[in-house]
Amino acid sequence: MVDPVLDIRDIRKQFGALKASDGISLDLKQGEIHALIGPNGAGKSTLIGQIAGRLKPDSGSVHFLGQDISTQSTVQRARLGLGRTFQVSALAMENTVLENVVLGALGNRGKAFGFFKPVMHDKELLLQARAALERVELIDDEACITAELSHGQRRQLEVAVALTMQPKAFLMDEPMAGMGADGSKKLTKLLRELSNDAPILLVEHDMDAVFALADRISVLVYGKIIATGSVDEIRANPDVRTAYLGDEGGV
Ligand SMILES: Nc1ncnc2c1ncn2[C@@H]1O[C@H](COP(=O)(O)OP(=O)(O)OP(=O)(O)O)[C@@H](O)[C@H]1O
Repeated sequence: MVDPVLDIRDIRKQFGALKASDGISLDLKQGEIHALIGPNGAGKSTLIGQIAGRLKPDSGSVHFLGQDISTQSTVQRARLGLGRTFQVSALAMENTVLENVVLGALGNRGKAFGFFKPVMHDKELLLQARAALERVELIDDEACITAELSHGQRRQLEVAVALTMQPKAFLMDEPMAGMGADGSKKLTKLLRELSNDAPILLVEHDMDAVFALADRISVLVYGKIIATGSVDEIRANPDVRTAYLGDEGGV
């Protein structure tokens, strides 16, 4: 087992004069949820984009399971087991829940759609898809059209799709966004369970979720990590309180 699973070293990315990533180093260890927090515009999405391969850093490297993946494409990274989730738009809204998971699993295998063997009759794919739906508690809704799911259920479905890729690490960009209190609670529980399968790098604005879930928190401000530590350490850190959490004693 390689630890850290993900190792980001001195990532730099500038947009014109703006240093969106100003020498960021962080890692993700087996079994943990590492939350990345910071004010709007701090550079969180830019960093996730560079880890996932959607954006090319100006310099620095990304190592995944001991391998330098800095020059690999998003698809190559996903195939190695870097699971990016909560791209709700990636779901096919007119398809059923089960079809979405089967298509996800199929995409991961890198197979073309079979003309003569309809994929929805592929026993192995169906087994894999149903196991994933079971995990996210959507198995009773497998025949539902995705467009009819609630926002929270779509998030669960995204997780199921990600699970079929057998990820070795998850990148999650604001999973709690748009969720009500009940949905957040359910998703929090699910993410905790998922972290046993693969560690999670979690970008999240919902501080209740972050404090409930994170084993470690890194705080990003103006493209730089100003602190990394446990929930208690981050809550007590005076720089973090001033720069981000607001020093009002209520954190
Ligand atoms: N393609 C781009 N071109 C120019 N500037 C960009 C580009 N992408 C991001 N930026 C700028 O880089 C900075 C970091 O943006 P980013 O979206 O990474 O922040 P963030 O921490 O994810 O913010 P939020 O919490 O609001 O999602 C911002 O000032 C943003 O305006």
